[in-house]
Amino acid sequence: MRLIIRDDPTAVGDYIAKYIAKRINDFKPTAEKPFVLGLPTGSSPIPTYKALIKFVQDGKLSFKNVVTFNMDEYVGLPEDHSESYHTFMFREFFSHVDIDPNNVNILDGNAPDLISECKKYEEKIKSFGGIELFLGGIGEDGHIAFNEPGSSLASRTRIKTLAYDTILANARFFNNDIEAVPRMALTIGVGTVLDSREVVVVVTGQRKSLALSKAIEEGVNHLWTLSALQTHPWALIVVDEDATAELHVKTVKYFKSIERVQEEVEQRHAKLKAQGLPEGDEQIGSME
Ligand SMILES: N[C@@H]1[C@@H](O)[C@H](O)[C@@H](COP(=O)(O)O)O[C@@H]1O
Repeated sequence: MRLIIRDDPTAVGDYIAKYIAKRINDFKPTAEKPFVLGLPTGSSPIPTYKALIKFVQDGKLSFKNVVTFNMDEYVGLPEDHSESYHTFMFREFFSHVDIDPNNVNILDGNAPDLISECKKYEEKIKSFGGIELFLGGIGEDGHIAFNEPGSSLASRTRIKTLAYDTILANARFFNNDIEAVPRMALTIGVGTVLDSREVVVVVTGQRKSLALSKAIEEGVNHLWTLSALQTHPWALIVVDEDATAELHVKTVKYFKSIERVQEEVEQRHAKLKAQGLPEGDEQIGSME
């Protein structure tokens, strides 16, 4: 696992957007072989979405051959409600890029048969050959998607009852009216995230700092579901300085030093490429 630390949420968003844009462009997606991208909601990914939109507007990136799968959706909230994740995704991202709406997949929290909706979602992901890169966010209790504490680390897409902490945290989007926050959601599972070839997680703000330390400094634990990422072969967490508040100084120093060495390796790699010498592994330094 790699941890990248940037000064603030804007710098975190710029880093992740650049990273994702490079992955999509290097993949050279086509209609027959689209890039399959997993996406989150929440305030944390907004700077990333803004930076990705800018890339598209500047002609540096296209979502024409990108298929997306969102992480989760509330149960019972009308799709056109201002706080549904459908509305969020089109408002904050999809309406501003050149994605084909037919390539957008978001769980239907109003499906007549929620269990079959979840099953179909997993099958659809499989039909595209799995997810290439899953971008995720976390809750203050360390949940990834809506995989609340105690979720099975092998879980798949399913109905989940929300933790009281999450209901409280999300009340800010419902005029601080706790009663208005849905009690249930459909969410991809921890196992679904782990099946993706690459996982990138955004963690910003001091209120996420305990979850971050639990997820990366302690063992794999179902009470902090993000910690399952420790078992993933290609995981990257991008955080701001505020989110590091609960980390040990030596942890922060360690990951900063890794990033410096990584840059040196990449520069050497670029130099060899420019000289036409063998570069070795294409993914050099990207996988941990
Ligand atoms: N289900 C979503 C999560 O996928 C998201 O990561 C989290 C964080 O939201 P924010 O980024 O606003 O803190 O919110 C909800 O709980």
